[in-house]
Amino acid sequence: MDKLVAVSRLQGLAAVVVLCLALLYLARGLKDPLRSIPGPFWAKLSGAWIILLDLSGNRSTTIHDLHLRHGPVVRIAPNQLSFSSTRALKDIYGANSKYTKAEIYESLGQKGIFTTRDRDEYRVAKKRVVPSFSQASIAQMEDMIHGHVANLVKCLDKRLNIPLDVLPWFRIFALSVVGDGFAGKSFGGLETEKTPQLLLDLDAVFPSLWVWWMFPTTSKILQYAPVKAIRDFLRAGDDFNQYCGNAFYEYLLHVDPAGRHDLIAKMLNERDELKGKTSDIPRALTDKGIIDEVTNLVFAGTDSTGNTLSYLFYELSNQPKWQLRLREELKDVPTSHRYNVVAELPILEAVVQEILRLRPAAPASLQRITPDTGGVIDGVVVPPKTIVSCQALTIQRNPLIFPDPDTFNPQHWLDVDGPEQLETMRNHITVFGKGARACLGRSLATMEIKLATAALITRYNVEIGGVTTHNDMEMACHFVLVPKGKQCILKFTPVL
Ligand code: HEM
Repeated sequence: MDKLVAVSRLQGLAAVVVLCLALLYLARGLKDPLRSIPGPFWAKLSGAWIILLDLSGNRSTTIHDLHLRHGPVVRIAPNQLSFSSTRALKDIYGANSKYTKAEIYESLGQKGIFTTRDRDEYRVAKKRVVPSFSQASIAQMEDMIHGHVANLVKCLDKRLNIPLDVLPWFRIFALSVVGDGFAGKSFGGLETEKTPQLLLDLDAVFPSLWVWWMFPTTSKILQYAPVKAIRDFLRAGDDFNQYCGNAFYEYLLHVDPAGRHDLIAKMLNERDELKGKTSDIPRALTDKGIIDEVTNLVFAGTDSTGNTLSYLFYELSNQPKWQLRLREELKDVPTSHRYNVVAELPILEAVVQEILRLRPAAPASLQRITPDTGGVIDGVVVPPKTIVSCQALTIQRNPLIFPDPDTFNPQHWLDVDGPEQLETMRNHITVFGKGARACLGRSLATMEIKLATAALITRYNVEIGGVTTHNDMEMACHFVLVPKGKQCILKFTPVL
């Protein structure tokens, strides 16, 4: 009898607790300024929903489905909104926007141009880094890129007519370019035909940064955990930084920066000039500051370009007619493939634009924080400190702008009805971001992709090389777009 009374008391207590929680939720909901924005129930309730999506790699595709279902604004966490209109793009990322990069960027690697959030600090960093991305500087990299393309061709020539995982080869190619361009060395993978350790470690950097991103405080504590595997995992970002540090010290030993124009030489020269005038050298110009900047650039320019090339050749394998059209276009182009000629080829341009549209290397929400005064985005009143974003995956698949938006169809870019339509289409391309914080490496990446594509497609036919390839190439999003199967098995055969 006593037991029965105790059980029913417990049940009563539980009912009261549930009722209180429900009332609390209701009261909070009534005060919630974002309550009218559609979104999944769990996203309104807790941030755990979006964290789980992030960890699973399904963030972008799920948010895309939500926009298809609910329209141009959806709620993806208690304080996070995703928008999908070009009006919202302008409001959040446009000139003079007051929305700054969200806190999450500080977890995305060492302090540098990509991760800096503070406006004043960023202005100084940008002034220093931007000249390395000027048209003149990029043009100076052309011969270096041709050299790496030639090395890539040598590697592929030895692997013709067999199923080949092209993902590591395109990643090594991209790494070689940014390594040579910004770290003072290519890291050598194409010459040795072996994946450099740095690239193997980069595989761990993404999941590791992700955990730092999601659980910064826990990660700070766990990086000193007694379990080596946990320590190694959490320090993957630092290890990556260390490779760039080694490259920097090799540069100091072997290269005379005088008269050179690369970023390290420029930063060293700036430091030397300051040394004569002040003892107060800014952090960005210390050895650590320079290494961190180089790390940011190598990180930003490797998987983005490498994975885009893998998706490009995958899509060309699915649609051999575009290989034929490219080859036809390239047949009258001198085999030196100088960029001033290659850059202007319309079919190649259409193929590259289309892959960047359909398989954006950075498909995910580019998160910004709403200023203290709050804001209005695409007509929606947004409270201060709300995290807001647009994602390329959704904006670039707008069916009103790109008919049959989920299909690789370079014709989208060839059937343009005048400059107005082209401008509308370009306004819907956000693969390189928009506004003041848009990608600095855009021209470099485009040059790499075009030169590599021109060289390979004139030499090889490419076809699907494995039974799992289509499944492997499903999209996972870990800030950068990654094939779910972590491989891209194709087959290259010589063009006869
Ligand atoms: C297909 C290749 C690439 C894509 C799709 C891409 C995409 C992007 C995107 C979307 C952003 C903006 C991130 C944001 O607003 O949160 C960005 C920033 C950046 N990217 Fe790229 N990127 C590519 C290649 C490169 C390359 C080759 C470099 C050269 C090192 C590079 C350097 C940078 C830098 C420095 C930033 C930071 C700009 C700033 O905050 O001012 N990217 N990139």
